[in-house]
Amino acid sequence: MSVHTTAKRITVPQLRAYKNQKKIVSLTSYTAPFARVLDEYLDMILIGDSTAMVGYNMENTLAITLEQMAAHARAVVRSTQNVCVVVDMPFGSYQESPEQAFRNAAFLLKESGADAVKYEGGTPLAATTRFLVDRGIPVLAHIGLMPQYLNTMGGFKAQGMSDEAAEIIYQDALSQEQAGAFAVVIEGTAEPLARRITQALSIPTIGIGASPECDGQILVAEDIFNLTPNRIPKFARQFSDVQAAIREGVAAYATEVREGTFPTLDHCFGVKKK
Ligand SMILES: Nc1nc(=O)c2c([nH]1)NC[C@@H]1CN(c3ccc(C(=O)N[C@@H](CCC(=O)O)C(=O)O)cc3)CN21
Ligand SMILES: CC(C)C(=O)C(=O)O
Ligand SMILES: [Mg+2]
Repeated sequence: MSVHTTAKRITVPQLRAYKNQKKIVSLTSYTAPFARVLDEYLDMILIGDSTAMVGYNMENTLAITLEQMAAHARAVVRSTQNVCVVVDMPFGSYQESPEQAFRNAAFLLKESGADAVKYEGGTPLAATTRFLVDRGIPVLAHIGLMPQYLNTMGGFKAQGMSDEAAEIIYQDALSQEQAGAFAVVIEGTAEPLARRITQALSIPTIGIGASPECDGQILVAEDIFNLTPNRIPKFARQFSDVQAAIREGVAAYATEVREGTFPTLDHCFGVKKK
């Protein structure tokens, strides 16, 4: 059953006001069929650059383009009416300068109608966040495990495990809040660190492999439906088996076509009724 009573999209300021009030429930979605269903249950949908891996079977997230992200975001916006829609900025589309980030964020929002952008980076990207927010583009920050930095981080590894590393990530969170981010995604960090950040910030934290104490949670939708091409991360859990449902349907279809029991004349045109 839908948690939404009226069909009015949750705004960025409304999401921000969830802090200490209610949990932000969020998943990724890249296409219309998923987005249409998820829209009835969630507060926020992210068009994640993880679609590179989950939707295109790429090795990592680096190669997905701005145009691809815009097209996926447009499909999700067209298919939803309740959720706040946030779109990931792909690798190389924002790191160069605040001006580059603004130009590409504006492109994404204009092409798609999404509500906000997200990108990976803490203190080094704080000036970019201030630049965008001052010019009308809401920013969801993303700190901790940042998949676009895998070549400098040496892979998808949990972050903030030492006191020194934790302190840097804690500062990343404060910097992004100070710069005007409306919320911050904390991915793949030591749990006590995510808890401490959540307590320190006045904006919501949205955890993925972070802490149950975060103000919200996000996962890759395919991971919870058993539709991921590869192994799901430790922090995900399978909540239903959509792959099994698809197998059942496709097996039945294949059998009936091979046996000639589908289609029947009921599915054909120009057949004289008896
Ligand atoms: N299907 C999918 N789900 C995700 O959550 C996801 C993606 N893909 N692709 C983009 C990023 C990459 N993410 C990942 C992917 C793998 C691990 C992983 O395997 N982590 C190890 C522990 C790493 C360590 O600390 O050594 C694990 O056991 O889960 C973590 C985050 C999260 N994002
Ligand atoms: C998992 C979330 C936080 C993400 O950035 C993505 O899916 O790309
Ligand atoms: Mg992402």
